[in-house]
Amino acid sequence: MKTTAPTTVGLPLIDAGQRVTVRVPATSANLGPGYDSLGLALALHDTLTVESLESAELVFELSGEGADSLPRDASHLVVRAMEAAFSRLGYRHGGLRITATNVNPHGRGLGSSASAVVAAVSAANAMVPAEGQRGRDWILQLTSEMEGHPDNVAPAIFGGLALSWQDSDQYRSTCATVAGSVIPIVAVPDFELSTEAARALLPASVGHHAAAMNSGRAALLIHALTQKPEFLLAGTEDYLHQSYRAEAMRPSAALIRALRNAGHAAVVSGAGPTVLVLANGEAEATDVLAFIESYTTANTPDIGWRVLKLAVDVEGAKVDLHRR
Ligand SMILES: Nc1ncnc2c1ncn2[C@@H]1O[C@H](COP(=O)(O)OP(=O)(O)O)[C@@H](O)[C@H]1O
Ligand SMILES: N[C@@H](CCOP(=O)(O)O)C(=O)O
Repeated sequence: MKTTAPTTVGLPLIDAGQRVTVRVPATSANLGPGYDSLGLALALHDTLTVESLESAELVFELSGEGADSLPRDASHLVVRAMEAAFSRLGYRHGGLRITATNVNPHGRGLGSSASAVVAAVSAANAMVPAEGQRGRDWILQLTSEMEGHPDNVAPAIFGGLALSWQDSDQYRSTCATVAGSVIPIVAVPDFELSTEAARALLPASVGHHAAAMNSGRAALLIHALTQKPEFLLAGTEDYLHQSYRAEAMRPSAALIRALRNAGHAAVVSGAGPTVLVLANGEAEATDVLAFIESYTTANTPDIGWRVLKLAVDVEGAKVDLHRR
């Protein structure tokens, strides 16, 4: 499908005939107590290819997740993010061909919107002349502003375990190395919950006791993820968001409770409703897969769950540029 692309009159045009491919990981944010600050990149990748056109058109070739429902016009998230990036870099495009192969499920808490904006901003940045291109910290800043929080975009950009924070209006992030025995497993239910709706369920403030308890667990979680995975169950206890959101994802909340009662470090992935389990080693991963299978068969027969044993992505967004 083709529609006419809007233009930003006055800014120099990027060269037509460029083609950029960005491969970007899914991400799981929060990891329990790391609300809006911790995120893990997962080896589940969307691929976006963008070509700059001579003609003022937007051309879409979408496949996989969202192919039947995403808009094919200037309101598409990739186009909006690219236009914001071009404009901040001081350029505009003539027209674009967007080819997206999406694997990351939408509205499930695996950072699909963050992956889309990271891919889009990375592609735009690669298409402007070399002297105008910016580094990954600039991409972090713009994409965090777009998402409103840095915890998904940071691991999508840098890979691995990202620890992010905000200094006034500046977003920052640093990476830690995840212990080799940690295996992320996700159980993705067949219903969606938008991040916006899940954020609206949170209270405006929490008590000092909850904040103090959460600080302790967030500190422990970093130690558990990087050096002492035997503390993952204790380190993934959250006091800031999961209980407030449980009503919007009852089957996920019940599965998390059952997994934790059985000793597994289960949390809400991002804003949900996907369940993330951080297993310590292959033997626990096998137990977790069997537990989820038998629990969901017995307790949530009407819900379809896609269960994936994944790896940590350590590369982050990978950008390839081909100039004509
Ligand atoms: N690859 C994509 N291309 C275009 N839009 C996308 C893409 N991925 C996600 N989106 C948009 O973002 C929405 C999901 O974002 P959000 O509610 O934050 O959930 P998630 O946890 O999946 O990021 C989708 O419904 C869609 O509108
Ligand atoms: N910290 C955010 C994370 C949202 O992640 P998503 O994958 O659900 O978009 C939140 O908890 O709202």
